[in-house]
Amino acid sequence: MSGDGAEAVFLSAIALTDFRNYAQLSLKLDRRPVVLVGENGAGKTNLIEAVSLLSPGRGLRRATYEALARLGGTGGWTVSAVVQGPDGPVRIGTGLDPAPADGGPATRSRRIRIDGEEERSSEALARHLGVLWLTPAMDGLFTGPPGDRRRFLDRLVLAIDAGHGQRVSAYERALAQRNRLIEDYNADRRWLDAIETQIAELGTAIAAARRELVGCLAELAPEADDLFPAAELSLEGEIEGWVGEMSAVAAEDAFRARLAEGRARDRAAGRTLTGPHRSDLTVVHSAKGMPASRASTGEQKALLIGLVLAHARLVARLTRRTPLLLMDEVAAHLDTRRRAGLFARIAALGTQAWMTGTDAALFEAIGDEAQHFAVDDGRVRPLRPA
Ligand SMILES: Nc1ncnc2c1ncn2[C@@H]1O[C@H](COP(=O)(O)OP(=O)(O)OP(=O)(O)O)[C@@H](O)[C@H]1O
Repeated sequence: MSGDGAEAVFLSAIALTDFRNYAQLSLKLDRRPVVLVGENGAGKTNLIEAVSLLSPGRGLRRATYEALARLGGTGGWTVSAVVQGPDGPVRIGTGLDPAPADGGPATRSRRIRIDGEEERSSEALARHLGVLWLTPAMDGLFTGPPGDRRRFLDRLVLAIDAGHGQRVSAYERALAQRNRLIEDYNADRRWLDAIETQIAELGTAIAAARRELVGCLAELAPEADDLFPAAELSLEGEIEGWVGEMSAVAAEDAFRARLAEGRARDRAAGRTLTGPHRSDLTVVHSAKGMPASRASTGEQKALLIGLVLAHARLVARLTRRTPLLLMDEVAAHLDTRRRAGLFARIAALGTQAWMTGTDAALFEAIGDEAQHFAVDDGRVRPLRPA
């Protein structure tokens, strides 16, 4: 059990075929954090990307499923793992079938298997495993475009509400349909009304789920210190504001009315100007009362780590299971004190954190509290006895 009363969930085995630079990999693991050390291009990120695909969505690089297939392979790939948790061992897997010889359809969907049974949706994976991550690509989160922060936020929501991903995709599809319809002066008004009703329903649900997540994170007893300072989050968005002020039904009605009255304006703009697809997440360094976007590079990294650790605690508390935490090249950016602090936080969470780095010395301080592996050209071997 972790400090948050969650049961430990971890991978006891993982196997890959034809995934990125791995022709074949089969790895046995125990419950401890996993350290992957290797040179640039060895396959460290590829391996944690494989782990990230054991959750709903497109994984930590948001790659297309075709791009994951090993060059020179069959065009297909598989990732499977044994999850140990309160339900006992569960074998979960995902993959893409080999490309058909005739070229076949351009986009193929990935398969999901749980204990040998085919599942229709990747949401099923979330019943057994939660996977969170922090990658170098997220370094510019506070200064980058709002779209990146929305995606980050929606990923945080997805970890506690598996239906959120489908909701966001359906909303985006409906928006694209509305944008096409408002351009067409001959479009059927009833059809447009129906699409806007759908947008209002989905958009209000998205805004409410985001608001709830931000509220839950704020309620967590602060565990922040000078190593990983606390971040204050707030949502900037009309619909997110409404769901805080009125009932969901009233917010939905207000959103639908706003869409209907905004048709001419949106036609002129060529896009829908109201809705949670326009919201932003504001992050403030609590102790300094300073917007995260104005913090130093190191401060931003520490804030982001603090945020991801707080989220991991929240997921553990709400799902009663520890999520896996994938941290790509995190240790390299931290000074010795912060690195030790990170390892201590991971130990307190009781999570099987996967950490990568190019230098084994970065992981000296975690010692035998982790299992260490060397990654070299798509091969992985244990670095020290368990
Ligand atoms: N579909 C693919 N087929 C074969 N090789 C691939 C495929 N996709 C990526 N690679 C290769 O996999 C290698 C390892 O990439 P990865 O990102 O895992 O490296 P890394 O160990 O994390 O390195 P770094 O320390 O530089 O981040 C790269 O050389 C990349 O070109």
